[in-house]
Amino acid sequence: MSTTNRIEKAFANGKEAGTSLFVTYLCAGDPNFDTSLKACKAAIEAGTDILELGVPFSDPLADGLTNQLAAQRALESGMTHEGVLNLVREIRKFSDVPIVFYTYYNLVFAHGEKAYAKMIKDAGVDGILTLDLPPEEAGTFSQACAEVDLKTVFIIAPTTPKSRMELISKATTGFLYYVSRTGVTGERASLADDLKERIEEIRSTSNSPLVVGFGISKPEHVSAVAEVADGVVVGSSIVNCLAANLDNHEAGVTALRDKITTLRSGLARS
Ligand SMILES: O=P(O)(O)OC[C@@H](O)[C@@H](O)c1c[nH]c2ccccc12
Repeated sequence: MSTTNRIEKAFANGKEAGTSLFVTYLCAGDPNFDTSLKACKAAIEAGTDILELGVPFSDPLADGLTNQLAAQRALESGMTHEGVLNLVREIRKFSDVPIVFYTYYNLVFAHGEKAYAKMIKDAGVDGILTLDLPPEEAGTFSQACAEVDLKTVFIIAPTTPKSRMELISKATTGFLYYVSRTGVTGERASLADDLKERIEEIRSTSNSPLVVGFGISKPEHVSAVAEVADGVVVGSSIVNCLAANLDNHEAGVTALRDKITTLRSGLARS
């Protein structure tokens, strides 16, 4: 395919500028379609380099309370898979930000792998993390993604042995997502002590861009992660801005914008 995938371009730009990318996670449709669209717009305006959009799902994996409640709000407001695609189509009217779907294999399976990959790519999605699809089982779906230039993202956990890292990195065409802590998503007071060592280990097995997430909730965390990774993912700390303002959605979007601006300041080189 002749056009460069937006994800590839973003990491190339980051590399050239010598900076890590700021990756924002939001649950699509939280707390409802209109506010979610405004939240995405604010996130992009505040400097989001890659937007991770969670497809709300009734039985999430690895999500802490903040993300679980966000998915629940989205589903209760009537968000559907078609609604998530419409959200992407709306974002594409004003932005070229790379978008990565966080989704589950039964949604893929229900549509058929090829049809699903094409459908989301056509809507404007650039990459996909299928949370419950292990790389060992991903062969045919990865092929379907490659055919439409939809990048694949896979997760490496603190418990992943080195032998498995190679397999995971082979299956990855977009970027690797290193989960910096065991347990579930959510704000934390501090980062894992062994982050640097683990990143070095991953780098020794893979050339894929590497982002780090889980528990990052302060500009100091962003700075520390940006030293060693190509991208810094923040979810719960941003999602919580919407959750804390459910009686005033506009205030929630403003809080979210301010939060990203503050966290992103951690990327500045000293
Ligand atoms: O919320 P945190 O701790 O800032 O972490 C990012 C995370 O929310 C996001 O990347 C994510 C949402 N759902 C997931 C499921 C698995 C892995 C990662 C995720």
